[in-house]
Amino acid sequence: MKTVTLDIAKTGIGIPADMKTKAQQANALLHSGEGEGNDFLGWVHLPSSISEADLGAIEAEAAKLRARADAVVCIGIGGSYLGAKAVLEALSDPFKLLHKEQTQPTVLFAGQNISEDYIHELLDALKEHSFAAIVISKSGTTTEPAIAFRLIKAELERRYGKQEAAQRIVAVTDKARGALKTLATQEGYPTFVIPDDVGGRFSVLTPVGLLPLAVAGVDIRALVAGAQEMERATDRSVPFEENPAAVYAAVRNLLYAGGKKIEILGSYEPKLQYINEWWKQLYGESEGKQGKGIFPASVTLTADLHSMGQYIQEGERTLFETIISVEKPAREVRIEADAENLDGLNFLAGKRVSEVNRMAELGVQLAHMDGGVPNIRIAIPEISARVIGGLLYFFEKACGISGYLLGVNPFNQPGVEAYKKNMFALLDKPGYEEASKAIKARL
Ligand SMILES: O=P(O)(O)OC[C@H]1O[C@H](O)[C@H](O)[C@@H](O)[C@@H]1O
Repeated sequence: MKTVTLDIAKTGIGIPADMKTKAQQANALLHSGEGEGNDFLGWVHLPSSISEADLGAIEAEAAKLRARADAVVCIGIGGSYLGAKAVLEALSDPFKLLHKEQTQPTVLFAGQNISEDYIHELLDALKEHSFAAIVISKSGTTTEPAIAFRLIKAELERRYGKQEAAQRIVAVTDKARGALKTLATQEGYPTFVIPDDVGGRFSVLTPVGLLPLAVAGVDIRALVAGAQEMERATDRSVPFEENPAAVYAAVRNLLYAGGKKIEILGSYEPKLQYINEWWKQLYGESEGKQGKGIFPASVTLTADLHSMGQYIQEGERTLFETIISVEKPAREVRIEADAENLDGLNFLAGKRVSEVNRMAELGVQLAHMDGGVPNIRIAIPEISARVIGGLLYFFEKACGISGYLLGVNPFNQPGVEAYKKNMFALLDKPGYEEASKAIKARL
């Protein structure tokens, strides 16, 4: 069963031979390591290089946390947050917490904002549960997770004492650099390493994503297996037409060159909403530089048809749409007949809810196409760990190819430093004295 099937028929784009060649060359560059940003290509062969020992170590640590805690707080931001969050949402029952009996620990997130209310309410709720924490930061110096970790670490130490707290904290960070590594070594926290050559937004299949997911009870072996299949399916030896990552990268670059500056990723399954968020970081940080790049936006359907639908149908014609289309729902619900039929819905009686969802999807696709919004469909057979693993790697590979086609280094993010410098200057961080004076004068 293929995890991803790409359909570009509704884009109105034919891919010229020279674009096919360029996409193949871009893919080859990712494999040869001769392109820009080549010190960050560890993700290319990451799925196939995950060993039994790696998975075993992650599962063993996850089992320890699961035994100790019924809530586990994952602290991280950006690439150290979105992958785990995306997969967890995709594979979870959204109403899990309403069930009286909880069979898996609840995985929560912190450090992805600097909201005082958020952290207060989280710490408050944790008072009623035994808890543990996974602190994740590749650089080990990111402000948001560092603040959250300081507060959560203090709470754990108050609750359990320093020694037991050190058994309830796991660090995922660089092998040698950064404040988090120093802290983890000093406090004796179990630690997992984020490889040097895997950037944050490409790190979901390292312990960054796998450890929280294993804690939540996700089948990380199936996730990795799906990614391994996709690694093979998008290898540089695969002909262009058969490589969905190359085709997706090529078609979105052709659309961009034709004035479609905004790509809206959407799905008719609300569970995939955070896949959109993960994808936005992946593509936004990889391509948005040197005054170039498709702006990655997202919608959740059909909800957003009732808010953004008007704009997509008739607003500025700079959009194209990519829909992750799920072929088979995991559950079955049929619409019932109603004797009075006051709502006029008896024409749907006996149909599955998913049939209505499918017709909405097909109807919208044609309406948007007619309205000048080209449509790419990424069909996945179902929402399962294996399929999601394939989807993640598909997007990563396509992103690398796409960035090279666009002519940027897809593996850096120099632009994110600008706000940090201002923030530190405003907060009077030592070393920022001159900048502090200058920036305060501008307020
Ligand atoms: O994992 P960390 O080093 O804490 O980084 C977390 C995130 O923050 C940074 O500002 C980068 O823009 C992201 O690419 C990164 O994923």
